[in-house]
Amino acid sequence: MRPPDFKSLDARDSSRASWIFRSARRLLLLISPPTSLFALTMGAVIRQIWDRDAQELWIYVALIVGTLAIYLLKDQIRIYWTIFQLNGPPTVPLLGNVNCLLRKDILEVMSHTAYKDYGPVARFWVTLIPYVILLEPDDIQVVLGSAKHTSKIFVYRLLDNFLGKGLITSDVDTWRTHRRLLQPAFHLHVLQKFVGSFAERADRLADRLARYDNQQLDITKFVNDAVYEILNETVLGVNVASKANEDGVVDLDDLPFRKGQVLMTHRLIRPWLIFDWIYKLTSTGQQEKKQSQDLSAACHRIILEKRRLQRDSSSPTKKTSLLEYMMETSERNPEWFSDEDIINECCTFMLAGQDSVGTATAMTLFLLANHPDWQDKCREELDEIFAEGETNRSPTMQDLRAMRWLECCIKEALRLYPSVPIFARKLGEDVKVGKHVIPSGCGVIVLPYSTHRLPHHFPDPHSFRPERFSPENSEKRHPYAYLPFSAGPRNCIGNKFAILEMKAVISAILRRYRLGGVEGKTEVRPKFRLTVRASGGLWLKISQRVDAR
Ligand code: HEM
Repeated sequence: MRPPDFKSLDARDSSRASWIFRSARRLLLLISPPTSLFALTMGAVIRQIWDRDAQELWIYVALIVGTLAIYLLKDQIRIYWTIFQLNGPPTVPLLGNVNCLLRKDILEVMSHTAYKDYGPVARFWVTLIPYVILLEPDDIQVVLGSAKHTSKIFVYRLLDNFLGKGLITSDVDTWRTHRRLLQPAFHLHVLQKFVGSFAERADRLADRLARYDNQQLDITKFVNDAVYEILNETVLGVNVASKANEDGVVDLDDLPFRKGQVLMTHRLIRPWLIFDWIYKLTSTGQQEKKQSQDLSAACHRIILEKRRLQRDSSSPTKKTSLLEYMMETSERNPEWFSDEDIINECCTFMLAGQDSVGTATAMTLFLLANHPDWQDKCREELDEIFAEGETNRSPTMQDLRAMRWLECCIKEALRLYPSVPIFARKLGEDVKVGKHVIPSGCGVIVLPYSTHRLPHHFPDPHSFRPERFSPENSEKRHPYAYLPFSAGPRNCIGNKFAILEMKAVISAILRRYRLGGVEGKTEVRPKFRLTVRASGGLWLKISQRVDAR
C-alpha cells in the first residue's frame, strides 16, 4: 500500500498543523534549553516531512529513528566513549572480564600488579556492561564521600535472594529511610547492651579451645561458630545458652542463616542467568529462592514469638536484640518500616555480619600467632586492663575501648585482608577523576584489596605493621586510603559492632592462651570470594597460659 500523499491535505488541515507546531514550540521554550532544542529540531524535521513527497518519507523516518536512538542512548554512548579510553585486563567475548573473578591469583593481581599495569583509573567489563575501577583515595573520595552517588550497580540485585532486600541491596530511597531509622540502633549506648553477649560467647569459645592445648588447629571454624552464636543473640534475640546440650555444644541448626551460599559469580559467568526469569527456572535459582523463603519464614516465626511474649508479659520487656529494636521502630513508623522490612534487614544483618567478622577475627588471630612481638604487646595491654585475680571478669565496654594495640592489630589485619575485597556504586552525576570525566550512570568499582597495598599510602605494604594505626601515624593518612568498612554515607553500619565483637573474641583467647605459628602453614593463602577466605584454613598452635588473666 502506498503511503498517504501528504501534499493532498486540504488547507484547513495545514493551518491547524501550523497552529499545533507553533504552540508546541512556545511550550517547549519554557522547558529546559537542550530538551527544547532537540524537540524543536525534531519538530522542524517532522514539519518537513509533512510537506514532502511520499518517496522521501522513509529517509526522514530513518533519520528520525537514528536521531532518537542517539538521543535516548546518549548517556550509554558517553560511558562507552570514556571506557574505551581506559586500560584494563584483556577481555573475552561476551564475558568481558568476568573470567578474571575465577582466576586463582586474582587477589595477587589486585594487590601487586593492577595499579602498575592499568593505572589508578581502569576499566572492567561485566559481560557487556562497562565499569570504571578507581584505586587512588582522592578519586575514591569523590564518589564514596558524596550523597549523590549512593546508588548501587545492577550486580547487587543478584544478591537480593541471599542478603534480602535490606540496606546493602536496596534502592536509594528505601535505603535512605531505613538507614535513618536504623542508624541509632548502632550507637555505642545500644551496642553497650551487646557487650555481655560478646563476652559470654567469647568465653565459651575459649573454653572449647581448652581441649586443643598444645595442639595445632584451624581456628576458622571455631571463630565462625562463636560469631554465629553472637549474631543469633544480638540480632535475632535467640537465647543461645538455652540451646546448648549437656556438653555445652550449641545446636543452632534449626535456623537457616548458616546455609546460605552466594551465587553471584555463578550467574555472572553464565550471562543468560543474569535475567531473573531465566534464572528462576534453573534448579540453582529454585534452591536460592527456597533458601530465601526459609530465612524469611525463620525471621517471621521469631517476630511472632516475640510479639506473643510482649503481649503475655505484664511489664514492658527489655530490648535485648536488634530485632526487638526494629519491631519498636516499626510500631512507631508503620508507614516507613513494615514487618517485611524487619525481615529483610534481619537477614541482611545475619549474613553481612557473619563471614566478614569471622574472616577478620580468624585472620587477626593467625597474624598474632605468627608475630609474637605483637601478640606480647597485646597481652601486656590486657594484663594492664585485667588485674591479677580477675581471670573470670568479663570485659566491659570501657575495657574493650581501652584495647588500643589490639585495635591496631585488627585494623592491620583488615588492611592486609579486607573481608570485603570489592564493592561498587553507580554515579548520580558526572565525576572528574584525573584527566577523565566519568559520566553519570556509570558504575564505579572500589577495590580495598588494591588500595590498601599502594606503597605511597602504606609503605612496605605487604608486611604486618600494626603501628601504622597508632593515632599519630593515622593522622597523616588520606581518609579514603583505608576502606575495610567502605566510607561516606553508605559505609558499613555494623563497623563499631564488628570492632567491639572482634576485640571481645580475640581478647578472651589471648587472656587464656599463647598462640604460635605452625611450620609450613605460616602464610595466608587468600581466596577471592564476596568475603575473602583463606585457602587451606588458618592454622595455629595454642597452649594454655600459666599466668592467665
Ligand atoms: C569485619 C566486619 C565487617 C566488614 C569488613 C564489613 C564491611 C562492609 C562493607 C565494605 C560495606 C559496604 C558494602 C557496599 O557498599 O557494597 C558494608 C556494608 C554493610 N554492612 Fe558491614 N562489614 C562488617 C561487619 C558488619 C556487621 C557486624 C554488620 C551487622 C551486624 C554489618 C552490616 C552491614 C550493612 C547493613 C551494610 C550496608 C550499609 C548501607 O548500605 O547502609 N556489617 N560492610
